[in-house]
Amino acid sequence: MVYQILVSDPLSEDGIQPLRKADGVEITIQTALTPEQLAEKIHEYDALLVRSQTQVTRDLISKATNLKVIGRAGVGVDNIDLEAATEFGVLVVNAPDGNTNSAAEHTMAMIMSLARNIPQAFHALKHNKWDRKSYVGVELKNKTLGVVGLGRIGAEVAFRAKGQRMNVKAYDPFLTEEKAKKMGIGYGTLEEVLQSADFITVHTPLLKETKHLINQKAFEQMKDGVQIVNCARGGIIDEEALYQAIVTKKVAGAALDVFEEEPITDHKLLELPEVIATPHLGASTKEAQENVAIDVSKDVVTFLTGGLARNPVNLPSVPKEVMNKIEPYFHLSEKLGIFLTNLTQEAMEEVNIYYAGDLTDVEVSPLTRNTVKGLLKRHLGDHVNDVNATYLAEKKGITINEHKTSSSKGFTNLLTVEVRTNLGTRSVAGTLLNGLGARLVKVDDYSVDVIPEGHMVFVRHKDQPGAIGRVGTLLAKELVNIATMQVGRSNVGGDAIMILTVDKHLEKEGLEQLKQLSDIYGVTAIDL
Ligand SMILES: NC(=O)c1ccc[n+]([C@@H]2O[C@H](COP(=O)([O-])OP(=O)(O)OC[C@H]3O[C@@H](n4cnc5c(N)ncnc54)[C@H](O)[C@@H]3O)[C@@H](O)[C@H]2O)c1
Ligand SMILES: O=C(O)[C@H](O)COP(=O)(O)O
Repeated sequence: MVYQILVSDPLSEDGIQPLRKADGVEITIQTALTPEQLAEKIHEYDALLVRSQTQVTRDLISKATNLKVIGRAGVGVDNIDLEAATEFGVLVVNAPDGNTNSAAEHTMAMIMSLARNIPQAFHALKHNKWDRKSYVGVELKNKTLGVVGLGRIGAEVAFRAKGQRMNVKAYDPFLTEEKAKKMGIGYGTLEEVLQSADFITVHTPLLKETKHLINQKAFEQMKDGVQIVNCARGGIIDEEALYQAIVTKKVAGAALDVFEEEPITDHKLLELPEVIATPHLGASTKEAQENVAIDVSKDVVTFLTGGLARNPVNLPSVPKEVMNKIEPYFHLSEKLGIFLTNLTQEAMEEVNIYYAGDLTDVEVSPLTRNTVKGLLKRHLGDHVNDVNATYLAEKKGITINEHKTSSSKGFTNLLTVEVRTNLGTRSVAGTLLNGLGARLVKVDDYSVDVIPEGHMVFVRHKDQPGAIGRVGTLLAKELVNIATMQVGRSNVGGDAIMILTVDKHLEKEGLEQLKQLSDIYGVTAIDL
């Protein structure tokens, strides 16, 4: 299998070497496609690599019938419809660390340029004007820098601003007073930061909650003559409110690397002498571009070849040590899901997954997703994967509950999956036996010992002499060879089950004949 990868934005050639060197992948670089051209050819690709230009819309994703992963060589994923990607089972990975340094340096360059009017003075000089009076600046020393969003870049900017002897005061919903103290910076609410800063720099992602975070009301709270920097995302600052704040002299200057609409060349903010700007250059350094392209290329290849991506955006990331512990259970968890879905004829309302023994002290959400994938696959096919399994279940109104329990019934580890429908509850449990692999150990209330593999026939019957023989004879007549058989009963003469593993899939006709045998209540063919 050769995976086809399309690179639709300019990526560092050195950075995509992991892709070039990987076996089984073929890269196409086409960075000048129109949205229509991209939509036309996207079905040919297994992976798409982008920066911030390519708009990965729901419409595009819906046409990407072979797409498995979208790699964003950078941080911001606001150009990718994450909900659509999740719904269509497409993993999104990004490169969150590779451009932090460059973005922080660019922010500092903007702050310094603002303080000393460097772009304006340079522009005048280029136009033959030796003007020293108009460009008197301010020092950064002892000024307060308000940092809104103290993540990777915000924290690097804070660190550098301290080097300029600025006082830093930050607001971030995850920032505590203690953490701020450790970093040697001040801590405040958004309002307090806005009220006390001489320079304000924003470093949040663009989200519903951060759209126009810096709006007219926010400008009103600021000091007169404040200077504003946005090297994060256009839209965090309300551009119209910023324009008004500058023309009314509330804001003395603004440095913008990003805009609500990009690319943009004729914007009324750009006409103001107080505004300096760059065309989204925060991450545009040789180093950052190489870093992000390497990170995202590695993740895309790892994921395509069955590994676990380091920087998933629409899946929680799982630390390697945790993954090492839970990886052996993946096979079992999916098989339990597939087995149980075959026993469940009615619509699932609730799924309870119980983890016991060794599984109680590790993060198990990847196993939960894998089990749910197994449960949904029978009706939704291969379209279900680890990315969209729980999303699709929720969309179908199925509640998924994860439980850790001390009741491991004597097994060192036990995974029990229970499905509730309007007719009652069905359940199946499995364990991983040291050196022997996975086993089904319980189906409903019956204890069994079955390898969850291959073709199976599950029979519910009355515990009567001859019932087992009649099933065996009929299967022999259908030329279906029985490999193993497990029986269980509630009490003598009561309800009983048989789980047969057989050498080939039992066809519908044979299944119907089995159902007609006396003392048989139900028969299900299960292919694991
Ligand atoms: N100009 C560029 O070329 C360039 C380069 C890299 C990153 N970026 C952008 O910079 C931004 C920050 O990137 P990062 O890597 O530091 O991200 P990050 O996720 O490390 O940090 C973002 C921080 O914002 C905080 N936050 C979220 N909502 C907030 C709110 N309402 N108020 C205050 N803080 C809030 C989060 O808690 C988090 O700590 C992103 O928008 C990213 O896309 C731009
Ligand atoms: O979010 C980011 O990583 C930056 O905005 C960089 O965007 P770019 O890859 O288009 O330069």
